[in-house]
Amino acid sequence: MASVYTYDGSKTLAHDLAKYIIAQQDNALQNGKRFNIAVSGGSLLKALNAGLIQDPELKSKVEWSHWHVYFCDERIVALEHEDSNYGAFKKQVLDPLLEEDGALGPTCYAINESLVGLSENDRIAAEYETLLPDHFDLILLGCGPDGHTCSLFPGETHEYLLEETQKRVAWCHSSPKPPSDRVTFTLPMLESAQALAFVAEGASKQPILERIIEGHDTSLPAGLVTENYQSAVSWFVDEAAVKGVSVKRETYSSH
Ligand SMILES: O=C1O[C@H](COP(=O)(O)O)[C@@H](O)[C@H](O)[C@H]1O
Repeated sequence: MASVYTYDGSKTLAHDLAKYIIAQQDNALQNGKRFNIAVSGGSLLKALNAGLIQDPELKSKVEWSHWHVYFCDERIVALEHEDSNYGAFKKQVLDPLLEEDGALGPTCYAINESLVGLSENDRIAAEYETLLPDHFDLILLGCGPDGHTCSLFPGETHEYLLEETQKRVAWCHSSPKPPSDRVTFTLPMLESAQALAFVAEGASKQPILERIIEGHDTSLPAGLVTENYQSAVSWFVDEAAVKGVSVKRETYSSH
């Protein structure tokens, strides 16, 4: 069963999320020299900034120079574009790290920007796949109010993404949330992860979390991932996102 950790506010959530990430990092570095992590875009990145960059107790425990950072999904736009997930990660994590004295940053793997705008979207996905490790130590996920995760969207139009069994990265076209063209991890990539953690905050996520956490709704991509990978999955949510949802209230620290 997936674990659901619930918090009163963003700060405590970000703190425990960072503790959880550092535990996965330490675990990976006990067995090797690198920590393979994939991150999503969206609201997750603020929590990473608060927990890994700003938190005075935890920031020194992050071994950035051993981190290899990949993107669970990416919008097919220039990396400097305001919609780029890499760009958003740079703003919330890489740029603030540059301000730290002597800090060595992570190694990041972005899409091949030179192919953006050339109708080479399948190639962008295929090239990105060649960069990926065999497995991830941790994949950090978001969940849209429609139940999408990565750029795996619910509904018939995007079923081809959930049905993909060979490609680990695929081109998502006609995304219902702009921009329209994206690349995304598929289920074969997600299933290789040692651990997967979702972050969802705010009342706008409540109806979908009710369907996922209480209703075990596998028609929603985030629900499917939760049900498929069970004990490898953790959810970090705030009270507003699970108001009225029948779920045992626990925190990661108390686990
Ligand atoms: O479009 C996207 O949305 C999801 C969810 O974002 P959120 O802001 O609602 O948390 C995100 O996980 C994904 O990476 C992004 O491309």
